[in-house]
Amino acid sequence: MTSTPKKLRQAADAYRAILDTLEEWILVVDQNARIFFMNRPYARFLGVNAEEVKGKKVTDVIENTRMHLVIQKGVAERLSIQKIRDSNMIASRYPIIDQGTVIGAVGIAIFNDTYQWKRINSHIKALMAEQTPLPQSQSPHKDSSTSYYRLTDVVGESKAIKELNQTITQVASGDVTVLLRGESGTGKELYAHAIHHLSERSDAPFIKVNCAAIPENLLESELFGYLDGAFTGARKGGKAGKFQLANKGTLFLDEIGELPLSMQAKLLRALQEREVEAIGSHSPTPIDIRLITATHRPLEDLIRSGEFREDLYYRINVVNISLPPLRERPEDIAKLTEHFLHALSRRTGRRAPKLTAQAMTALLEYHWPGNIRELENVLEAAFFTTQEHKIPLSLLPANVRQAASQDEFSSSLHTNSPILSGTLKEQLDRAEKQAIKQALNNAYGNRTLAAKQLGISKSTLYEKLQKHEL
Ligand SMILES: Nc1ncnc2c1ncn2[C@@H]1O[C@H](COP(=O)(O)OP(=O)(O)OP(=O)(O)O)[C@@H](O)[C@H]1O
Repeated sequence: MTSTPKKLRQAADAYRAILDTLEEWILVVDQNARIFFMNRPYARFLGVNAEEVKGKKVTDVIENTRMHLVIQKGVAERLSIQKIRDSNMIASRYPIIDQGTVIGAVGIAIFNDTYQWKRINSHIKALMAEQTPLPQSQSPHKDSSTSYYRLTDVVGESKAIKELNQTITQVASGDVTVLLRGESGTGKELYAHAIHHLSERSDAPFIKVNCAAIPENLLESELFGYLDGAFTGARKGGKAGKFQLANKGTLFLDEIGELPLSMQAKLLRALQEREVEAIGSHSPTPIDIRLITATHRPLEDLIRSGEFREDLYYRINVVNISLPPLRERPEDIAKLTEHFLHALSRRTGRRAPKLTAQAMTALLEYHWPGNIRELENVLEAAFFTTQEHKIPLSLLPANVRQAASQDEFSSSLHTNSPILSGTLKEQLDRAEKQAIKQALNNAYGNRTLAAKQLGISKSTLYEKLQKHEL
């Protein structure tokens, strides 16, 4: 025996090992449509032995196969759906042609089921958004029927945000109903947009309704619309409701906890029946929407106090995602600050300022009850009140400064405090700085008042603010 068969066997083994490593299912048949090769992942899924099926007719082993047809016709079929063991796989099949003759066919299942296809679709969209961010002029374009935020607009590198982004990408496809929970300003709306953008519905409308902002007597017509002449004062020609506007797309009900009980019953009916009835109409219209809701109030408490229906709660609480408050991820504050200051710079054409070390410390120590929106507002106010390229502590609101000074003060009570150490001049300097900060806090940032309280002139106060970088 020469060594060739051994070499061939080794080569065949190597190829088999490679093909068995792939997650995609691979099948090769000969010109008689008998199985020549099946990789192990495919065999595992079918519950057969890859070696034992060799030589069997493909039609006897695989339901709904089209491999024999590809051999007959000699034409490739790309990305077609094949139902197999209750899964819809997406497969491509190619004839193997040798010198003009079909000698077999190779099939590859690109996606093993439609769910996998949808998940990969969301994943690819997220990757593409990273590669091709919206031009600044377009981001965000606040049109009422499109989603203007993407996952790439989320700033933050904390573990909590990374995990959250992963969850969002996973749930985006597949139409699952999502309930976003989190304190005010934590980004619930931003994430609702991101889910829509990553879903298969991204080309259809994204419609937002703030349940807290619409008076109770208008809610029904806002949500379900009305027909011409449905009531006195109704607009001629009628009006489409948000449900109808969101058809084929996503309906985002913000502040769902604020929905009055009477509307909760109607909403539940619409969700259960998958149809809505405009006011004045007697024939319901079918609707096809993906529902995302958000709340900053614990719905469980509202159920206990009789303000929220338990059956509606179960209907909307399919996947529940909690957004972490900003104080639990202070490591994101610096990045968010930089992001907002750059956004302001782009908006105004002015160079983005930086914060002094004290101002940054105050941002890090503050508790942010209004979360990211509050941070955004604080920075915007500071940005527009100075032309300097450094934002000092004194330009931050009193409550934010207070957090920093309280912290500094409490730490000064400890024995190894820097305030009570060093030369007399250094200690006096620090005490002076502390007194000025306190006076500014008491005067809510008003420098004239603070100077008066300290018994010094305004110009002396300015000198000292500069000296202490406040
Ligand atoms: N991770 C983030 N990165 C960048 N910007 C963010 C982030 N999270 C929120 N924002 C911004 O903060 C502001 C508030 O976010 P959003 O409106 O989504 O919060 P919310 O939880 O829906 O608030 P509310 O409950 O008050 O409606 C928006 O301007 C949004 O763009």
